Amino acid sequence: MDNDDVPATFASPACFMHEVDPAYLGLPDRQTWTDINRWRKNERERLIAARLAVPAAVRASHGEAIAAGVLAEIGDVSGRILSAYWPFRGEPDLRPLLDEVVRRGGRTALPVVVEKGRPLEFHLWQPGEALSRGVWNIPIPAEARPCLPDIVLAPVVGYDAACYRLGYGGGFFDRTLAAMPTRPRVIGVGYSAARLATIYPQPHDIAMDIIVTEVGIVQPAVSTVRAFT
Ligand SMILES: Nc1nc2c(c(=O)[nH]1)N(C=O)[C@@H](CNc1ccc(C(=O)N[C@@H](CCC(=O)O)C(=O)O)cc1)CN2
Ligand SMILES: Nc1ncnc2c1ncn2[C@@H]1O[C@H](COP(=O)(O)OP(=O)(O)OP(=O)(O)O)[C@@H](O)[C@H]1O
Repeated sequence: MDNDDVPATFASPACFMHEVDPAYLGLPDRQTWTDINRWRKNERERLIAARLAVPAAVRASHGEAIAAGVLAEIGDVSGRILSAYWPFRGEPDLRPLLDEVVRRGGRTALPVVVEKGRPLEFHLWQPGEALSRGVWNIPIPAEARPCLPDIVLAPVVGYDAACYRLGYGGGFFDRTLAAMPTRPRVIGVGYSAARLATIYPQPHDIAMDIIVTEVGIVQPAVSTVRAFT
């Protein structure tokens, strides 16, 4: 059938939300976002300083507990790819976990900053293989073998009960998860002291599936359905 002479219609009505006072929608306005970004910057600095002030031996034992928690969560990793990270600024050191994943028949990868403002890439790497220096001098695999991990460990600077993550402010993980063809399982990892009441999630923020700390697992609250009366 030829529909050329049928007047064009939109699939859905045009959205006028941008004309509505943000306060009416319960959304923060521009000034509030500016305040939130300033607050986030302060919180990042406070939380990084606080974890660096914790004795290295305590951080190391927390790292072991977090690694054990992650291993229990991921279950059978054989044939799967787990992306971890090269720790800096007091992040939990989960490098021994990579050995264990390889021992169990899994493959491991590290995140690579290709360019600021662009999604990360994940390159296969396992302990013992050569590294080189990437952007901000972060160690990255010397040989570039890009992959799509099944599980991504995302180190948190801060986190909240809804499993939103505060990182270093580059927006890398959010951009990367938004761009991936299939969403991996995303596990935030950090110290329990990094908990915040809320990170004031912005529209681009993507919640982690769970957060593993040295004291246990944080899961977004399970929603309950109230029966009709
Ligand atoms: N260990 C580890 N590796 C990782 C991450 C991570 O969170 N931890 N990333 C997770 O994303 C990516 C790197 N993300 C980073 C984001 C910002 C800065 C940083 O130093 N930013 C500057 C400000 C830069 C700017 O404003 O342009 C700073 O904080 O001084 C460093 C790493 C990939 N590798
Ligand atoms: N999907 C996206 N598309 C475009 N810009 C994005 C996206 N995600 C985040 N950004 C931008 O990145 C900036 C930093 O975001 P945010 O404060 O959430 O970083 P972060 O999660 O703490 O950082 P990181 O993941 O690098 O550790 C923000 O200005 C945001 O607008």
